[in-house]
Amino acid sequence: MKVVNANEMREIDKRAIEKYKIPGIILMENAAYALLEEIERLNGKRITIVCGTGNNGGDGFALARLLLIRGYDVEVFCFSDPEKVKGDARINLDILLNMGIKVYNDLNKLENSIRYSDVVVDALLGTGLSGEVKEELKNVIDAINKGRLKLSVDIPSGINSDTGSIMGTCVFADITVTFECLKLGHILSEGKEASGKVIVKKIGIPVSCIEEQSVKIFTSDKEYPISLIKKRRLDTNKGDYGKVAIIGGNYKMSGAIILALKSALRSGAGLVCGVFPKTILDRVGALVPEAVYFPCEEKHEHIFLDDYCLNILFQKSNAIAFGVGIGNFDELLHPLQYILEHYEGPLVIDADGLNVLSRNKTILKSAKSKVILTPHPGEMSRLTGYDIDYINKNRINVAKSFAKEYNSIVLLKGSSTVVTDGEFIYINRTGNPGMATAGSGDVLTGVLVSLLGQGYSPFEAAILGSFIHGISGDRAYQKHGYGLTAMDLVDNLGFLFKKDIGSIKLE
Ligand SMILES: NC(=O)C1=CN([C@@H]2O[C@H](COP(=O)(O)OP(=O)(O)OC[C@H]3O[C@@H](n4cnc5c(N)ncnc54)[C@H](O)[C@@H]3O)[C@@H](O)[C@H]2O)[C@@H](O)CC1
Ligand SMILES: [K+]
Repeated sequence: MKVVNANEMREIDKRAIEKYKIPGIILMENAAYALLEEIERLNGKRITIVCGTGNNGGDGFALARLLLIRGYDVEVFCFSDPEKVKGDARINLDILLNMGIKVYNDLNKLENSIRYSDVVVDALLGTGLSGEVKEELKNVIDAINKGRLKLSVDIPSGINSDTGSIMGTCVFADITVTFECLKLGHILSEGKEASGKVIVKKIGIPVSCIEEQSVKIFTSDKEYPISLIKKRRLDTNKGDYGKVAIIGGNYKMSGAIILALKSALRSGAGLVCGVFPKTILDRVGALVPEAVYFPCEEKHEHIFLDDYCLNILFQKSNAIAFGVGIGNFDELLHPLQYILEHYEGPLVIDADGLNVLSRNKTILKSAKSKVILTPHPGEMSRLTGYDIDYINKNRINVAKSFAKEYNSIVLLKGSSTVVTDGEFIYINRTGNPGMATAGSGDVLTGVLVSLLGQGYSPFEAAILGSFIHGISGDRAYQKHGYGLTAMDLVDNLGFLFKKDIGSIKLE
């Protein structure tokens, strides 16, 4: 599903209006019907509607009329001078006034109305918000937030449609009904929480208007990226599903490689090889008997990898992951550089692998094949030199420009993981805060290298991997809540890898 910013949505609306000659008032009427349909599902009779002076408010005025005609008990509020309401919104306001409906602008009355209403409709500010919410609307937003059930029109008032940031204050909606396309603000940053359940409705814009907009950002829907999952033939053997190697582990962090190995197996890899220091062989062997091992010497608390043993590994593996629990040592830069310069298969660099890479990121430029990098904001900060706050506020651009400059796939972790190949951007929406737990990233690495081994392209693997990782987290959450652990994620990874994949229903 495509995700647009406010400007792209304006362009799409404009195309429908100017090129296809669809009057804006028809789009507004359709938007009101789309809202009506959702309100009718909620089984409430008393509805408070708070309108602004732009087209978002216009949607609210039109909705008020449709509800009144159907016998709902509706009270309408607008806290700005009605003279400021122009265009299509003005037409809808005038119709209401002509019907003898009062539009109130009294805050006490609003608070009282909300106290007794079943649903509060927030039609105050939409994609036209600019800058911080003005002081005079802050109390109005506070009042809306006291509502029993809050439905935001298009986007919660106060959320920046392009970044998801709260612009001073915002409505925290239970439901947001948006039109034609998801906006970035629904899925990024604070906007994800403020939007509640987001419902995307058609309002009569021809599909070609959206197609003509070259949108480069997309997210999951009911079919995607599940549709990427390959079906298995009945007549197959383990050789068909990849031979993957995971390089990592030291005696202080044996858990990381254990989790990654188990995850690679649970996400379908045919053969999984653990490459780690000999000192942890007994531990890994006891806990992951299904893997094969390539135990190496240990020097100064980390794995010792010479070019000779790496060459052997290259011949045995069709995908490699480097970094889980390996430790951050200068001496590991050489093996990482050697892998980048000589290994022709796809590669995942994660965790301490990224910290090692930060010592000289230019080695990425000599990579023989595509590399997936999976930084969290702290690791991204070490890689780019930007501070974490800047990265969090500019997740898409930071990830995209790094991926472009280093010809790699960047999977920037966080709520709403961003995956990019330097041109297109996938924003992941699965997962939950319970996944902020030790070992969660090691599980993702195992999934990614497993998918690479099974022949998914690096960009597909990163998209599907982040999606599956989140789904496993959501399933683990249902059982363990925020007490979920990384091993619970591993246990839930197999869910989507099924024969009847098409019949799996996700919310
Ligand atoms: N043809 C279209 O363009 C359609 C637009 N639709 C609706 O129109 C909305 C966009 O309409 P507009 O572009 O008129 O913009 P909005 O209605 O989102 O906001 C503009 C209004 O907000 C005020 N405002 C802006 N920043 C503010 C701030 N920081 N503090 C307080 N007030 C502020 C402006 O003075 C103006 O009155 C969409 O979100 C959607 O709900 C729908 O009716 C469908 C069709
Ligand atoms: K709104």
